[in-house]
Amino acid sequence: MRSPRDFFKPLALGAPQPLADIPVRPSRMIHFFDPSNPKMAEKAPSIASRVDILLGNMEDAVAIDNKEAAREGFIRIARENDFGDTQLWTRINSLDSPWFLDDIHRIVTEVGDKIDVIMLPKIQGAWDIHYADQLLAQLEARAGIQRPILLHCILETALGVANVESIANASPRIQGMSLGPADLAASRRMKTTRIGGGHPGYLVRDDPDADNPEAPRTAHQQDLWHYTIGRMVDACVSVGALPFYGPFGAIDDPTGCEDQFRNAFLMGCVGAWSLHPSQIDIAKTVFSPPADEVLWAKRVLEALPDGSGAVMVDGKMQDDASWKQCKVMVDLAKLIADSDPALKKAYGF
Ligand SMILES: CCC(=O)SCCNC(=O)CCNC(=O)[C@H](O)C(C)(C)COP(=O)(O)OP(=O)(O)OC[C@H]1O[C@@H](n2cnc3c(N)ncnc32)[C@H](O)[C@@H]1OP(=O)(O)O
Ligand SMILES: O=CC(=O)O
Ligand SMILES: [Mg+2]
Repeated sequence: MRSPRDFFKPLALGAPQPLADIPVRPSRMIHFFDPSNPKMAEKAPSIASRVDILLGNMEDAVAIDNKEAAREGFIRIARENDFGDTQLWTRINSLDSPWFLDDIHRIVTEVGDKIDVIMLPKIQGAWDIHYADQLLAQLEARAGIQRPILLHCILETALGVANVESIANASPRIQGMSLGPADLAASRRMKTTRIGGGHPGYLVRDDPDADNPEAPRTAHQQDLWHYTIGRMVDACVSVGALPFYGPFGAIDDPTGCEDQFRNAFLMGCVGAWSLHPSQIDIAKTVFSPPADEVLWAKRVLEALPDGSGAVMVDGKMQDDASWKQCKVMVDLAKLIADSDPALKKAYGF
């Protein structure tokens, strides 16, 4: 393990100083597009104006024959556009793929000053991060980049989940993680064929009625992803990084998508991936705190001005701990209100 004294020192001469704190910016959706697809590439600037994070994807969902076109397309889009407050990310190919080295080298040296975060797929353990961390420092130094590029890991292998805490602690570059339910299901040999979401077979059924054993019994579908999201949230938050839910593949099921996103939001995730323009507003709705909850949280903060003691608000006891919960809600609302006038009004700021 690296000495704690060295943790925030650059890993290459001339590389920028690592950040002590991960920047917290509106991050309700990471919108994926394929830069090798001319229609999607053309829409990038208009989509950027609707999303918190725009991500040019090079990995899965980009056909092998289009890998180089995706890389070139992304570099061109990054060079030609200034997306203002919208973060620009890329998901490069995995460390063991034939494209990784060119992806990271070309992107960092040619448009490294335009991107905020590189998403790394199929991260298995801290050793993957140590490799990418050092390589990035060398490339940043070569390109004269002033601001460190951050890393976002996809949690999508059984080994990655087993090592989630050490991955989170591996580098000050760790900006956050996303759950990758599709690759994770395959890696774990789960018997599902869906991308995220629930499964009608994963359920708990009420006991039989003792007086009427033949009566129909209600079954309750369970959340397949609860355990992994819980581990990911704790691993991320314990190092000041941000957890995200990943993809929901049923574009034709906005209700299921909203439910999956909301479970993640309630458990502590800050955002989710949007794969199709129709999922952008779902993420925006779910990951912006509801106005009634924000108004309530503001009342609790007002009732305990210094955040200590115990009082009743509308029949409910409030103390230091519920004050902190309310502060989380109000701080998020303020962050989002800064860039959303309609929500600013609804939140009463
Ligand atoms: C599961 C594991 C993972 O790794 S998930 C992450 C990787 N997957 C992706 O990035 C998928 C990204 N999305 C897509 O490729 C497409 O949305 C898919 C799902 C194939 C659907 O495309 P398509 O059949 O064209 O949809 P559509 O006809 O409803 O599209 C309407 C117009 O919108 C466009 N569009 C579509 N998706 C995006 C997008 N992600 N970003 C920007 N624009 C998008 C389409 O090109 C289409 O445009 P137009 O109206 O024809 O001009
Ligand atoms: O990359 C995402 C996944 O679900 O796999
Ligand atoms: Mg994946």
